[in-house]
Amino acid sequence: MNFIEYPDADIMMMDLANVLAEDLTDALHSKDRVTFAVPGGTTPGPVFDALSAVDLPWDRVNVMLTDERWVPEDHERSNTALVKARLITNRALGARFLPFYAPAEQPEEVLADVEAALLGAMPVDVVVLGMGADMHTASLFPDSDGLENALAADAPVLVPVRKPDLPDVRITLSARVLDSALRKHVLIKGDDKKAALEKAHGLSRREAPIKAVLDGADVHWAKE
Ligand SMILES: O=C1O[C@H](COP(=O)(O)O)[C@@H](O)[C@H](O)[C@H]1O
Repeated sequence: MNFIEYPDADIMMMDLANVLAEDLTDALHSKDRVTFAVPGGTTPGPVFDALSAVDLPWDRVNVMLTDERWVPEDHERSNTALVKARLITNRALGARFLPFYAPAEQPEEVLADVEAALLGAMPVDVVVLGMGADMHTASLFPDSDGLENALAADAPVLVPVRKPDLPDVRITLSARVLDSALRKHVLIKGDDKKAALEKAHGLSRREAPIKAVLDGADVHWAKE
């Protein structure tokens, strides 16, 4: 893991957008289409804004989330809504979005079809991950139902995850898929997340799922 500290979050977001543009450009030199996986949540919006303004051959880029809440796109907690509003817009409008959510009460009802639509977009070339202060990344939550399956060496591409204190069922790329991305970036902000990352080093992947993706990752951090 390579820890990069920035003077402030604005600089971090701009710098990371530039790095991602370079990573995507590099990947596009050797492949017709590349796959870019991005987090939802409250942190990555400014990176999406900056990256969507970059002139890239976006029509050759697949965009998918690292994880999604099992809610339709017009729901306030939809990660898809964030990505469509802030990343797949402006110059990036031509990127192809690969959804994890499909209309069904529970993910298991449609999982096989959703996963089949992703297989041609594997492996992930470039991934950005977030992390919560509880050391979860994507929707790999400590003590969640589904975590064991999501951490397995032979895990499927997508795994449903449930936890009593989460308002929605989650669907997440498995640790195997996230960790095997060619370029990995973790984007975090604040002292609480820095402390959580330090704590994670002494814990197991079950206790601190972020550990499952840290090998070879660049961790981008700003205090505020
Ligand atoms: O639930 C989620 O949380 C993480 C971290 O989100 P943040 O709001 O603390 O930045 C995020 O990376 C993940 O995609 C999201 O679904």
